[in-house]
Amino acid sequence: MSIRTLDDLLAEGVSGRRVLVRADLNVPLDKQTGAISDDGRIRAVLPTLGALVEAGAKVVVCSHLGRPKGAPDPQFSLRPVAGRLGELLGAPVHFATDTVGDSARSTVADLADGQVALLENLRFNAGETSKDDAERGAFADQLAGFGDAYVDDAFGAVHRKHASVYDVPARLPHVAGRLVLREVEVLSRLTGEPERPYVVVLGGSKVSDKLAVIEALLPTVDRLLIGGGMCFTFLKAQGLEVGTSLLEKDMVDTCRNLLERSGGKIMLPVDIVAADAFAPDATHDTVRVDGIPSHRLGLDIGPETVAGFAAALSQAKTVFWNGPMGVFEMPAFAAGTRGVAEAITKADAFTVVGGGDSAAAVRALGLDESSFGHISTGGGASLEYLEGKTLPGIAALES
Ligand SMILES: Nc1ncnc2c1ncn2[C@@H]1O[C@H](COP(=O)(O)OP(=O)(O)O)[C@@H](O)[C@H]1O
Ligand SMILES: O=C(OP(=O)(O)O)[C@H](O)COP(=O)(O)O
Repeated sequence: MSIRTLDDLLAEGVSGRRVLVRADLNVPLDKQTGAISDDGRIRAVLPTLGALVEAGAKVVVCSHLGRPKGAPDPQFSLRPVAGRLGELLGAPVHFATDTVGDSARSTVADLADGQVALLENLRFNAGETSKDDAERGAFADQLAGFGDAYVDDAFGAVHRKHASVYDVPARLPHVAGRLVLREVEVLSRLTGEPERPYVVVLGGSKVSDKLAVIEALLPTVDRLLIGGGMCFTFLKAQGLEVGTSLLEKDMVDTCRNLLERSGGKIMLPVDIVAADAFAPDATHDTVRVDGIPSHRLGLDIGPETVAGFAAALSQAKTVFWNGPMGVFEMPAFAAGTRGVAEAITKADAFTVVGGGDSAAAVRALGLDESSFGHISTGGGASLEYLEGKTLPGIAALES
């Protein structure tokens, strides 16, 4: 990989230069209060931002948060993130209330050397995620106008062909930040010859994103343990009823096909915690997978499943885990994620956790982060990297 790095840029000297940094500050927010519930992704970019501040750059940070639909949406404002970033950096972060408008222009123009600005959510602009090259390009032109150089430190978004990730580096001298480099370095250990057995654990809620990944990973892995929201599409493919659980109907046939071709590598839950509502205080019971009541939804894997997954993990020499096993944010449905996470920490293996929510789960459950080999900030990004796909954000840095 011939990618220029932050150190190359620092060696050229950045004092007084405007450096546009794409970060992934897509942090989980508390559904009730809107407060940041885990600041891991903000902390993860501090090494890059700190180095630029110290070198006297005018640092312009941009990021997405959530999935707003190309227009401003207050619930996805990055303002709280600017506050937290300022606390962690120990200096105020100047917040622009738009991304490329008047506020952004004046905020960037007023920056002194060594100061940091954060632009409002990139996805408040349709150009950021547009499939139309010209529309994305026009937005990228505006963004690129805020920098003399570009640093990509948004590992969690390198799999997105979005303006800030893919098109801006074509317009500015570009380098990889410290986080992107470290992530690629660690994950490349899993794409070469991973020590076997190699066990991958998948869960979470971004079902269709991850089903595609399973296809690519099947030949490489020894076991694939599936829990979380995605297991119900597989259970349905086995002919079971899943009540009102998360279900990707269009993917049932794909799952059936995957199961048929998996050579027994795929392990699915045998029991499920089924609740009468998606709520912390919902009435719930553990049921067998062939007994999920029609009016209930599965919000966690059951204890027998945890025991089976733990047994498979105890044999592993390499483990990659993406996606919580249940709705761990609600204590009643956190046991599956906790059980699997603890089993991973006990395995005598090189262990990697990937994904914003999976990393947040590790911290929320009070698990010792140092008992994992690596905690990646990107879920989809790390999965696509493991698939061996060319990631748009990485390709853009190489060119
Ligand atoms: N059975 C389930 N039903 C609905 N949502 C679930 C279920 N299991 C897990 N989740 C949710 O999945 C979310 C994380 O999914 P995802 O974004 O795919 O993970 P990551 O960010 O680690 O890649 C969590 O907020 C969790 O509550
Ligand atoms: O949270 C993210 O991905 P992840 O949930 O796969 O870790 C990244 O910020 C990318 O967000 P996106 O999946 O809305 O493009």
